[in-house]
Amino acid sequence: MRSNSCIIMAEDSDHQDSSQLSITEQLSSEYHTVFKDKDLIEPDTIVDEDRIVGRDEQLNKVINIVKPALHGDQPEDMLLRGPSGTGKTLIAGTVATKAIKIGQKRDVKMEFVEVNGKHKKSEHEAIHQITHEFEQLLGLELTSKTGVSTSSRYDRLFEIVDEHLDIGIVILDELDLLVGDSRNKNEAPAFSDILYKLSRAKRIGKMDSSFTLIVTTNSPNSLMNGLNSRTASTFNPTEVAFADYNATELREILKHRQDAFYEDTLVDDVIPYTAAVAAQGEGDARFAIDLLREAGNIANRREERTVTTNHVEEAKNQVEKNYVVDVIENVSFQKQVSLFAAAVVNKYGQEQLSRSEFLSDRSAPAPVAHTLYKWFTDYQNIERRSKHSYLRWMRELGTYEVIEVNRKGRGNERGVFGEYIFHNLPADVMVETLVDKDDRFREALDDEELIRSVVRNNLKDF
Ligand SMILES: Nc1ncnc2c1ncn2[C@@H]1O[C@H](COP(=O)(O)OP(=O)(O)OP(=O)(O)O)[C@@H](O)[C@H]1O
Repeated sequence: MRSNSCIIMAEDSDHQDSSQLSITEQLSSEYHTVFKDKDLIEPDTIVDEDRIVGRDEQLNKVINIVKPALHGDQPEDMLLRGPSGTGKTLIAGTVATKAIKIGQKRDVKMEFVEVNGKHKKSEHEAIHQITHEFEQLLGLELTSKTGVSTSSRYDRLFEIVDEHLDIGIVILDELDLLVGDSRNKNEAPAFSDILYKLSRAKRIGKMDSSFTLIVTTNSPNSLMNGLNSRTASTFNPTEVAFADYNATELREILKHRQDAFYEDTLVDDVIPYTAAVAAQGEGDARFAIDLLREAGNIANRREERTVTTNHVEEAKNQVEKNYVVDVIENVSFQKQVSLFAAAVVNKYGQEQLSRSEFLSDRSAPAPVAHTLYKWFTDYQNIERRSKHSYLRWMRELGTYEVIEVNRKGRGNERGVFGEYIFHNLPADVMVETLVDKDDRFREALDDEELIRSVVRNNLKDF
C-alpha cells in the first residue's frame, strides 16, 4: 500500500505558484488526494459483509425472514423501523444481495430493487421506477413512463415478476414520505395504495411468483396510522427495530472504512472526533460517514496532505446544509411553495424583522408567510390548498429540521403567533435552491420590487 496522500506528478511544470501557471499547466500539475478508495464512503455504496459493524440481532431477524424464499416458500413482509442512518437499508440490501447469489446456485430466481419514498412524488412514479429497475436488471425492453395509466404500470410489474422471477424483493425506503400531492383529508396517502396493491397481488394469487416487501421508515407511527383499513388488513409486516448508534459504535463503523483514505492521512484523533460529533447529534452513521468524506474533500481542495479535526469541524456545517437542501429538493411542490413563501418573507423583510420587538432577522411570522403563500399561488395560478394544509406542511418541514417552528407572544398579552425560524440554512439560500429547481419560483422573483413590497406591506400590517 502506498503511504500518505497520492501525488500524481506534473508533466512539464516547475512553477510553484499556481496563480502564475497557464490553464494547461495547472490542469497537468501535481494532483493530491487523500482518498485511496472514495467509493467506500460514498452515500449509496452497499459495503461488504465484513464492514458491517454490530447489528447482529437485526441481521439474524432479516436473514430468517428472507430464508424461506430459498426453499420455495413465501417470505413475510418486513417493516424495518428506526432513526435515520441506523443501517436499515444496508441490512436489507446486504441480505437481499446474498440471497440472490445463493438463489442463483439453487435455481431460485430472485432480484431486488429499491425505491426511496423521499425521491418520488407519486404512486405512478414509484411504481414506474420499480418496474423500470426490474426491466433493467432482467435485460428487458424498457417501457415508457408516460402515456400509460398507473394500473397498467402495476400490470406490467406483475407480468415481469411472474414471467421472469420466483421472488421479487422490493425495498421501499422511507416510504412514509411518499404521500403524493393530490391528498385531501379523506384520501389515504400514496404509500397506502402502493402497499395495498403490492401486498394484495400476492394474496389473491394474481401471480404464481411473488413479492416480498421490505419497508423502511423513521416514522413507523406516521406510516401505520396513514394506512387505510383495507391496506391495514392486507399489509401485516414483521417489525425489526433499529436504535441510534453511540459514539463507540460509530467509531467502529468509521474504522471499518478508514481504508477509503491513504495510510497516515487521517490524523490520530479524527475518527474518534468525527464519531463524537455524530453521536452528539442523532447517532446517525450516514452523518458520521458524510462528515468524514466532506472533511477529506476540504483537505483535498486546500491541497493539504492530512485530514484533521479542524476539517471535520468545518465539514459539519456543509453536511448539515446539504441535508436540508436535499430535503427541500425532494419534498412535494406544494411543500416547496409553502417554504418559498416563508423564505421570501425572511429574505425581503430583513429591515422590518430586525427592527421589530418580537420578531427576529432569522424568522418569518406564520400568518405573513401564509399570506405570501396565497399571493404566490394567485400570481402563478397554482392550486391553493387550505390554511390547515399550509400549517401542517410547515410543521412537517419542522420535523425534517428544515426550519424550526415556534409559538411566540407579541408581549403585553397581545396574543401568540406561529413563527418559522431559519436555523440550519439561511432563507436566501433556500430561495436560491427553489429558484434553481422550478422556473415558477424564478418568475416570481423577476419583479423583485413587487415581491419586496408585498412582503413589506404585510409585515407592516402584522
Ligand atoms: N452497522 C453498520 N455498519 C457499517 N456501516 C453502517 C452501519 N449502519 C449504517 N452504516 C452506513 O451508514 C449509512 C447509512 O445507513 P443506511 O442507509 O442503511 O441507514 P437507514 O437506517 O436506511 O437510514 P434512512 O432511514 O435515512 O434511510 C450507509 O452508508 C451505511 O453503509
